[in-house]
Amino acid sequence: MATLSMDIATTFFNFTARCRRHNHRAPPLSGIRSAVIPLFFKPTTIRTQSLSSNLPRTFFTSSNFSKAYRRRFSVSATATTTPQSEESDVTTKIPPDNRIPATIITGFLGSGKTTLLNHILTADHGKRIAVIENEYGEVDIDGSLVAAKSAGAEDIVMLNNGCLCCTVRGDLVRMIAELVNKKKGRFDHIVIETTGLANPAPIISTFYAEDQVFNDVKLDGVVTLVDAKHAGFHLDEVKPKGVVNEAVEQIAYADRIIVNKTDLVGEPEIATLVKRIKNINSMAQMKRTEFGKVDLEYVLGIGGFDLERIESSVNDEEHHHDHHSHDHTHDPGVSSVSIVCEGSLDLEKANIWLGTLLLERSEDIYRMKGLLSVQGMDERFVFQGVHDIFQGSPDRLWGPDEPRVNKIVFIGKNLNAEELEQGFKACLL
Ligand SMILES: Nc1nc2c(ncn2[C@@H]2O[C@H](COP(=O)(O)OP(=O)(O)OP(=O)(O)O)[C@@H](O)[C@H]2O)c(=O)[nH]1
Repeated sequence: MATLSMDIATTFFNFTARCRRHNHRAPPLSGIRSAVIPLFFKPTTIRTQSLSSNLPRTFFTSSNFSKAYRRRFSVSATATTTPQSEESDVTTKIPPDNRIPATIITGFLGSGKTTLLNHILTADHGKRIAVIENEYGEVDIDGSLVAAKSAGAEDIVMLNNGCLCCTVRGDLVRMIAELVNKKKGRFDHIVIETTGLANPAPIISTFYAEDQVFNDVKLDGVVTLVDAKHAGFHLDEVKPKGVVNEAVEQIAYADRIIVNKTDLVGEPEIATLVKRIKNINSMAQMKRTEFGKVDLEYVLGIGGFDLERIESSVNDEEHHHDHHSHDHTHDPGVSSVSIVCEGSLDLEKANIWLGTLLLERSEDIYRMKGLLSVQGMDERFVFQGVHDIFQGSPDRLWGPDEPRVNKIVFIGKNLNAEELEQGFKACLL
């Protein structure tokens, strides 16, 4: 533990020392960015053959995608070599991210995924949608989707020889690549319906780990259907050690939650379920529905992994936070912890704290989002992460009279709210 912190600190100090040697006045914003981010990573993250060294796969801006993409393997090196001039123009206008958005629809068996998908496909939204449907063990396209196909889906492809999160992940990559290669320009959005038993994590990581996907497609959001009648039972299910509870996981990774089948239960049951869901994931927006009838904007165009939209999700969380206490402080299960705190962070301390946290706990930290005030940095620093995948970037300038309030939300397993808050507060100046 001590050695680890030292390593991180040493890397940081080396970087700043180099800045000085190269006659940089204050470290440029971009330098700060380079210094902050690589240190947050666990050096054993998702890697591909294109990585020649031990670098984690990192991302530095969301909207400046092409640029970020070009240099995403070089920035760790940047932190230990001369800062590059390319890095100095982060405040210039950045090109939009034109990759095709993809939405993952998940939810337990029978929760209403296909019903929602049909609703999406038959609604009048003008979007051309390609569908990837993963029906475990089924041979043909879900009967109910055939009508939807004639009604508007650009393409429906089936993955039916296994579960998307396990055996057919390679198939998903190939299928997305094929869609993009053969039909690019003929659809605007990809919707992926997972099996009811899928764990979203490996599917999410596919969007970052596989170049064939990452180059052309961006993850727009995870939509989770929850069966108002049966969810409680599945959430309660105690699994053998080491086996995840899919119902919990599906809620934990969601950007949008749809509590469906509300016609089958009374208000008290729904209220209890909603409370439980918020305790697991306080960041996601939630709606109650019958037969998956939601506005399409609620499920498409979410930007759940976009750094530009971090603010709205942390603010949503804060709103929830006002209404429930940290009674789950020592909850051994999956829960959300949020930290809202005014002040500016000492960059070095923040590096060590977050870097160490991710090195030690990235398996348990399912998702996190944050908006930080860093000492010496005129912009707000926004970040989001899924386990050891991390994206961060300065965004807009702090307003002259704007209170510098830091906001972080963690969703994960065995989170200790007090410990996290103390760790964070110790990084404040
Ligand atoms: N009463 C009621 N039934 C619903 C509602 N939404 C869906 N259903 C029905 O519930 C059943 C399961 O819905 P699906 O959409 O197939 O659920 P799914 O999540 O795709 O199911 P799997 O593919 O088996 O995981 C179907 O018979 C639907 O018509 C609802 O809000 N209320």
